Amino acid sequence: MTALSHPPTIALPLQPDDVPGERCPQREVTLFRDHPLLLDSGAVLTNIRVAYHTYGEARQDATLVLHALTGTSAVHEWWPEFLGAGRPLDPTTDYVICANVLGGCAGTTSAAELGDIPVSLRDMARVGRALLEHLGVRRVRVIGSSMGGLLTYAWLLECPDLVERAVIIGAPARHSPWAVGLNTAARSAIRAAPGGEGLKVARQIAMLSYRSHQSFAATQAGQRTPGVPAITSYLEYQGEKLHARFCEKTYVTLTQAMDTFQPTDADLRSIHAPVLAVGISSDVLYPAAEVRGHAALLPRSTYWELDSIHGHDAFLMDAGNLPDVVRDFLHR
Ligand SMILES: CC(=O)SCCNC(=O)CCNC(=O)[C@H](O)C(C)(C)COP(=O)(O)OP(=O)(O)OC[C@H]1O[C@@H](n2cnc3c(N)ncnc32)[C@H](O)[C@@H]1OP(=O)(O)O
Ligand SMILES: N[C@@H](CCO)C(=O)O
Repeated sequence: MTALSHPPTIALPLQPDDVPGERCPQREVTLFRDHPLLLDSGAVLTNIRVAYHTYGEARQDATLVLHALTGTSAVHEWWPEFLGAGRPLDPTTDYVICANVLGGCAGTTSAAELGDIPVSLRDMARVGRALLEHLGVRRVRVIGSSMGGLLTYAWLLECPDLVERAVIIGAPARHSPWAVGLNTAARSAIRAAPGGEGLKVARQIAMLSYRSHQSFAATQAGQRTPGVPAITSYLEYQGEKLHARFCEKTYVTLTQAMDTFQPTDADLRSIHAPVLAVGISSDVLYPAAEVRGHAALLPRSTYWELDSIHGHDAFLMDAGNLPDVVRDFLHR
């Protein structure tokens, strides 16, 4: 019989908890100081830093927002149609929380700090649970879009005792070969050209999956610079923009976390919280039929479809009636 050896605990360096003084401050707290976190990979971590935003007065019940791949906890910057008085995330009546994910590059312990330790979506949910405990929150309504939607499924499976109801926007329960393939090509670009150029190409590949044929026909026909197709300069610009605000190690870590999250149909049938799943009519990354099909496996799901020509990113740029539909479901 072989003896099980315990992996060494990796103590990340402690940093002071930080509460800056701006209007929507990003806060930081160090969790798992005394009790380490066992990751799905078998690695054991202490001193995990979590950077997060809150909106509204602290309460024991809250709404937890889970951000997309390159999003951040600053919901007020990327989802203004959803945050505000009378909107689905209403700080005048609700306590709204959003945390930057483990392995990201926006303040929470980053992929660069983790070295080669992989992170799973369930690990991210476990870190989120610890943050809720720190904030004194006992029940949450969860809303996530894109990667945040996959992460919402992870929360429903990992923390069923905490989740009262959930909204999943533009996300399946698990990645298809198509979605894994797109991420594989993006990671190959990063590995082939480390140091930034690969990340720019990864973003170009991803942008083609975030929009649609019709969207680009409407917005990127012709040329902006003589002799250069508009779509070419557009993709190059989007690559530069991501390079300026993101980190290639995080891109690899988070896309791997998404690709390896593969709950079974039986897992999905075990989810008992009410769920609103939202498909996007022109989404080529996560086709609406796939979003609908996975949601149909949940015992208590409702499906709604956002009609937009703008593809996957429509939840960020062409939300239509979605805020009303989400508000009615979250606060039913
Ligand atoms: C507001 C923030 O800070 S968001 C930061 C955090 N991000 C998130 O949380 C979510 C992820 N965000 C995203 O994926 C994106 O920001 C989206 C989907 C919300 C919107 O993307 P955007 O790049 O702002 O919009 P869009 O695709 O229309 O591109 C517009 C930009 O491309 C430029 N552009 C448009 N067409 C072309 C072209 N043919 N050639 C060159 N540049 C072009 C525009 O001038 C504009 O430039 P700007 O960003 O400097 O103003
Ligand atoms: N465009 C969004 C959604 C991607 O899933 C992002 O960059 O995070």
